[in-house]
Amino acid sequence: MKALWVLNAGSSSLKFALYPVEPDLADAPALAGQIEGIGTHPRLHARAATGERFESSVPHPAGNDQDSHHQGALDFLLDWMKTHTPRLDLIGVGHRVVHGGAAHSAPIQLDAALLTELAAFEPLAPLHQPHNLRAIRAVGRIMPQLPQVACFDTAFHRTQPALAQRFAIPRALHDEGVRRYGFHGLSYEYISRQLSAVIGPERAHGAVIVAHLGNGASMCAMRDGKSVGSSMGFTAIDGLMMGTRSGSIDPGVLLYLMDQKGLDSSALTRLLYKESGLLGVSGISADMRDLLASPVPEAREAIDLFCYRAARELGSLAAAAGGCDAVVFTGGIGEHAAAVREAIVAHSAWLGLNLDTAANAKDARRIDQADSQVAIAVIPTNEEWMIARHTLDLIGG
Ligand SMILES: Nc1ncnc2c1ncn2[C@@H]1O[C@H](COP(=O)(O)OP(=O)(O)O)[C@@H](O)[C@H]1O
Ligand SMILES: CC(=O)OP(=O)(O)O
Ligand SMILES: [Mg+2]
Repeated sequence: MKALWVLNAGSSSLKFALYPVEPDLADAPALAGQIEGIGTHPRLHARAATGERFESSVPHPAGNDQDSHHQGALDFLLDWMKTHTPRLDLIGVGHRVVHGGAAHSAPIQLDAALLTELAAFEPLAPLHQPHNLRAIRAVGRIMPQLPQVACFDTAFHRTQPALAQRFAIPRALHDEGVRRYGFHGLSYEYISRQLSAVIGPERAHGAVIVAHLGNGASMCAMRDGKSVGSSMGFTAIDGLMMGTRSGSIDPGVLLYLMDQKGLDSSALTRLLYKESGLLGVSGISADMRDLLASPVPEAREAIDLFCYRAARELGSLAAAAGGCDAVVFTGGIGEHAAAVREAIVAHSAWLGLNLDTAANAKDARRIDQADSQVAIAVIPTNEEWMIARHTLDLIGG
């Protein structure tokens, strides 16, 4: 079987999918899964198109640092793939690479020079970029002849107007790259391609706000299916409250923590990326499912703040899009947490959103009332398929 392999390396997970390409790219993968819990209790789960399920613990690496944990998971996965897909004719590997900087507005085939260029963005996406590049190098070592393609989270946002990409800081900093990039672009691109079918072509060409609410969460304002604004900026901390990330925060808080509390950059990084968000406010968990099931008031407050912040951002992005013809929910929370969607829509009633609560409770595709001025939809995202599509388009069948 001719196939493409997709790797999406995150902060604590390594997702993978195998897409048959005979004759063209299949809609569904032949095999897909992930190693979760990297750094704590790594386990591999996978599911084949035949229905067969796989589960395996991943041995702990020799070293105890983040790098060793991620390298260990990757080595295990590459070995596992070799034994579970022996008769495979791999024609290429597509990777999610979170940061492509200002220059890359499209996917690109990898080579040594590009890897060096992309390594310069590691400090801008410390939870993602180093792991993305490690996966590329590891595949390159084992299968040096195999074409590899980088698909950037930032690329979809390069259509944004110049103002949407600028901070109000001295020009020289903008010129050296301190600007708004935006992320989750592969997810938004996938959603953009589904819009017509779900909300109709007229609205799909209008002003659409897409909320990607997962462990990392952001929103994108689209006009004619293209990004015109995003809640995430220079890094993937900005904007919405997330599982463990703060989202937007008064920069004065950071100055206060540095000057008065003596926090240095690594302490601030830990605070803002790993100890804030749903976890920090609830004191219980970063996982929305745990919080929805908890009777503790702090869990309730964390969910309320998540929804309030999302609604504030939605209003801001409606201004960027010049209106709001449709709102689309996606990502683990956006696709499955009806109570969260309901609260965000309730805060946004002033924009003309009117929820069909019965459809919402069922995670239906369309969840707006017939008389709602604004269409409201739930569309499952598929970053892996989008990566496979780009990879095949670049390397050819
Ligand atoms: N049935 C569900 N109800 C509520 N939240 C859910 C449900 N399923 C998943 N989630 C939430 O989705 C989030 C993970 O989203 P996901 O998009 O899978 O994350 P990642 O960014 O790691 O890809 C978690 O907060 C999880 O609790
Ligand atoms: C960019 C980002 O936040 O990605 P994720 O949701 O995978 O953490
Ligand atoms: Mg994600």
